[in-house]
Amino acid sequence: MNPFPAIEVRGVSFFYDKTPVLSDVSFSVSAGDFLAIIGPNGGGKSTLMKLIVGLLKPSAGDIRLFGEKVPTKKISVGYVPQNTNRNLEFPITVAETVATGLPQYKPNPEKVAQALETVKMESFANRRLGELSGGERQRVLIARALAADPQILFLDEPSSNIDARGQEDLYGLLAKLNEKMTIVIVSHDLMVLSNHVKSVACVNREVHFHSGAQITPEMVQGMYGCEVDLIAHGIPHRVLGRHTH
Ligand SMILES: Nc1ncnc2c1ncn2[C@@H]1O[C@H](COP(=O)(O)OP(=O)(O)OP(=O)(O)O)[C@@H](O)[C@H]1O
Repeated sequence: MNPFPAIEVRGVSFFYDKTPVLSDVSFSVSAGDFLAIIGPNGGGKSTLMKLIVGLLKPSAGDIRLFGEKVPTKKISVGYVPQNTNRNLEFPITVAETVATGLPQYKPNPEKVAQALETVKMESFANRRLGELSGGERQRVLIARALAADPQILFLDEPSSNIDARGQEDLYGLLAKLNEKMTIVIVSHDLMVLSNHVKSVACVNREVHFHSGAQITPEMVQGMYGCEVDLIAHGIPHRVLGRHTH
């Protein structure tokens, strides 16, 4: 077993041009964790995720995945980006979409079929991606990320455009995947998240990491500057805080 944390972020700062987005961020995530990155619009959540997967380079500091400095080819990472509604006119099938996630694009129809089966989309293999609903497309994009056998799966706002039932299905799928891999998810969906995740990182220029966390009113207040009514759905319902204004 790898003795290193799945993710280690040390003293990371990031600027877009001269605009500071993240300042001196440090935290680590254990293997097998299910981390939610939450925070207000523009707080730096997507930027943090792009830094961790190696799509952006920190202005300062150091990021490691299982002890390997990012970007690294030694650790297999799955990334499901935000905004998956682009290029829907492009005539690509579901199976072809998933195949683009295979390592070095080496053809592997069994792996594609297996990934589609995992997300329960095998019967859609020959359909065009553009014909699918938002929730179905989201599953295909998760299958695409799974085709690389990732050790860590990153998802940026996977439940936007998905109805309540679809969200429950999605989180059920992620819980199952979490038995085998570390999961990191960016979401605004505090209520759904609080039933599923194991730790929470609140991002608003700085990052506050809470291990084994429930999403508490204090965390939300510290992050958004106002208290909100948080109700964690599921059984039993948990009322986590009250609005004061
Ligand atoms: N490519 C870019 N060039 C310049 N500034 C950017 C770029 N991408 C994001 N930003 C800025 O960086 C800040 C953080 O953006 P980021 O997308 O990380 O926030 P976020 O927390 O994911 O927001 P949201 O919840 O709205 O998706 C924002 O102020 C945004 O305008």
